[in-house]
Amino acid sequence: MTRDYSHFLPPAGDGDTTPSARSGLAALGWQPFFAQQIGIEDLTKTPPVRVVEVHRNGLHILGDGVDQLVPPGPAATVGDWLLLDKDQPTESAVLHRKSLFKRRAPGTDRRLQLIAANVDTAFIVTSCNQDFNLARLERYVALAFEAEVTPVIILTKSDLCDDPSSFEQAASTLSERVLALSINALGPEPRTKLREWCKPGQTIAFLGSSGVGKSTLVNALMQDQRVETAPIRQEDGRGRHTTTRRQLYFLPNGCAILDTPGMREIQLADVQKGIADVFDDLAALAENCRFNDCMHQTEPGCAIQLAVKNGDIPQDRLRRWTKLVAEERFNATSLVRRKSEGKALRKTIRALQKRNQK
Ligand SMILES: Nc1nc2c(ncn2[C@@H]2O[C@H](COP(=O)(O)OP(=O)(O)OP(=O)(O)O)[C@@H](O)[C@H]2O)c(=O)[nH]1
Ligand SMILES: [Zn+2]
Repeated sequence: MTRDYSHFLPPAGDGDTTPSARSGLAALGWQPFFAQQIGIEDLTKTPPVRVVEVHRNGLHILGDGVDQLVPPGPAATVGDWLLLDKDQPTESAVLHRKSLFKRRAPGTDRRLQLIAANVDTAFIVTSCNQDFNLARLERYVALAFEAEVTPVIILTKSDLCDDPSSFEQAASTLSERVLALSINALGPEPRTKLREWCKPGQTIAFLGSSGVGKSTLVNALMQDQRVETAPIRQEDGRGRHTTTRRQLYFLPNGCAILDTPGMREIQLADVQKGIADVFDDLAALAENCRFNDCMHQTEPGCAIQLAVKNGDIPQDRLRRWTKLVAEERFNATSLVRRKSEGKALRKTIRALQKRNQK
């Protein structure tokens, strides 16, 4: 069966336009979604600018003829669009976001931290080797769905593997809505295989464990310019690796890459919707369970257990779902409750897993 992947791709745009032919804003990732939020007069009075870097002492913004630092004030993160208030920059309004990665701060108050805004595509990177782990991929995909970002699974090191298609196949069982493709990140493949998502005006991000090839992919996309040649640098002139934590930089063709280590630390807090999206087949089945509060364990009339029994749903998949849901609930609870629930949760997960294994 040939799958139709066209709906995975971003809308066809002016992909062949060279950066120089695009207006300053378009080259920064300005899209109709943002344009429709403002009036013509706003464009001159409060010009749109994009946050390309978050510093301790403010936000580095770029716009049409704008390149400056806004002191801390706007509740914004890298990737955000602001309407720049020239007189009082700290009062600049933040435009509604197309997407947002966020996480709960570690520590006692567990505040919500904004990680990255307005990413169009999240490349979830793993390799055709022992790094491949469906449960981990599911987490990343749930995070992307929650953030309203399109996930694409990239399986690197296809050149070191006898049968990359088996990895592709395994990854595509994860969700009907996610495309998985294997790639040799060292060769020319990144530029051809990822082209659809890396068009000018698009913003992409890479997620995945250490060593899976994220930097290699970025460098392949950068062509001759290394990552270090990113146009935005701090005054001390050192490269991004030593000085910055969250940064948006641009491929030669004008596609923006959002690079933030914070993404790797995102936990599964507040991602009910994302999990439901990854497991939408199970959620749909659950509608047919006899009891509204069915836990899909031993209840009579459980549609999910029936599907597992009939071989329609792999037992493993049900187990991963149960675990993710439990973990998400756990992360979403307050710290005070967390402490007492920690033990109980581990017990519950163990009990559920045991039962599911039967
Ligand atoms: N043969 C082969 N090697 C690869 C491929 N992708 C990455 N590598 C190698 O794997 C190693 C790790 O790649 P990186 O790009 O540094 O991995 P990363 O995900 O950026 O790792 P962190 O920076 O630690 O997060 C490097 O030695 C790469 O050359 C691939 O597709 N094929
Ligand atoms: Zn059930």
